[in-house]
Amino acid sequence: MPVSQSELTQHFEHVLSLSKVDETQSVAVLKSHYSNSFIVTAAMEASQRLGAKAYIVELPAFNHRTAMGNDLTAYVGHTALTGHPAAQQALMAADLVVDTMMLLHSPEQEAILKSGTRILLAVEPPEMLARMLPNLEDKRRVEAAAEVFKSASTFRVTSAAGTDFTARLGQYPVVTEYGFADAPGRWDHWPSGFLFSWPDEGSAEGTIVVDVGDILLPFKTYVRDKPVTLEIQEGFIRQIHGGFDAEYLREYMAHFKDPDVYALSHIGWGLQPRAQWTALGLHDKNDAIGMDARAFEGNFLFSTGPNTEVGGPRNTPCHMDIPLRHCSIFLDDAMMVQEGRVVAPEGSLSSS
Ligand SMILES: O=c1ccc(O)c[nH]1
Ligand SMILES: [Fe+2]
Repeated sequence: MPVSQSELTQHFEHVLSLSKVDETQSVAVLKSHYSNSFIVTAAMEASQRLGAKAYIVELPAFNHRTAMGNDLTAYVGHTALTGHPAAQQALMAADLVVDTMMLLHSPEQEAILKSGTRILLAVEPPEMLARMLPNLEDKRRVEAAAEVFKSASTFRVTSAAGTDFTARLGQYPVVTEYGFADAPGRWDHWPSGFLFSWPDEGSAEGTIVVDVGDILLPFKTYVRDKPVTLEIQEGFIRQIHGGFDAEYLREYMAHFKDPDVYALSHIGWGLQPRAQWTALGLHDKNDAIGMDARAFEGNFLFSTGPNTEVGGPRNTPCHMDIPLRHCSIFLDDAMMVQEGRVVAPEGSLSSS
């Protein structure tokens, strides 16, 4: 459903206020020609309503000849900011950057965050921003789960479809996403509501079965043909087999001619009750990057490729996000999700 400029601006005022924007702050809205103009206007208006000094940094779009499709998460790491220190300085000068063009998984984003600048990514259509408007309850629940995640040393996932995956934890931090950037150096994404970490290098092992109904991003397809089975050893996908969807995934990843594309990237689970598994099927591919799929409560979200977000060595541009339903997730021996239903910790359960 369409969302009016006035409603969107009010939502931005709510989220920027949660992001600690006030008269002491400066806000840079990062945009390009493909940014949603309603979002750019709402971010600028809301910042000024909150008394902040607002400005726009516009960058020419960045294209790479290997990149296919328009999804902003499909080709990551190299952005319009790569090799552009002047623009990076202009963004680091702000207290908060509202990113409407996607810097995620780029070394430049990490450099901006290290300077203490906060970044809030907002690229989804206004309908999704409105439906998954964040609140302090989201933050409390995600942080309750992160407390347990941070102290765990093993991550295990099983499913009736045949998934049996383990990874050691501890080398990389736990990343929380609850929809607003409220602390110095914090990156967040509106909409979101999930958490993840990365497997210790070389520790991811086992089988992941992407079953019928599970989602392949950025393809924005639900697996419908036969399940896709991934065999994982020492941190990398070694085999991809199944039916058409498996062949498509093999072909797509091979296109990048980069062995790092087969590395496991972030692993975690969804905690957003206002995100829906079905939502992706109601949008055209170019409408959105599909945050409902990444955030729906009780999913097991794993991904492939880069680990630059946590200072890791892999900056490969091919990034798959693959959320699964009906999985059970264990931290050490404690079950967090039981066949797609969040069961622990108590503080992370939603009332819906
Ligand atoms: O919010 C996001 C979006 C994409 C991604 O890969 C991680 N988190
Ligand atoms: Fe991802």
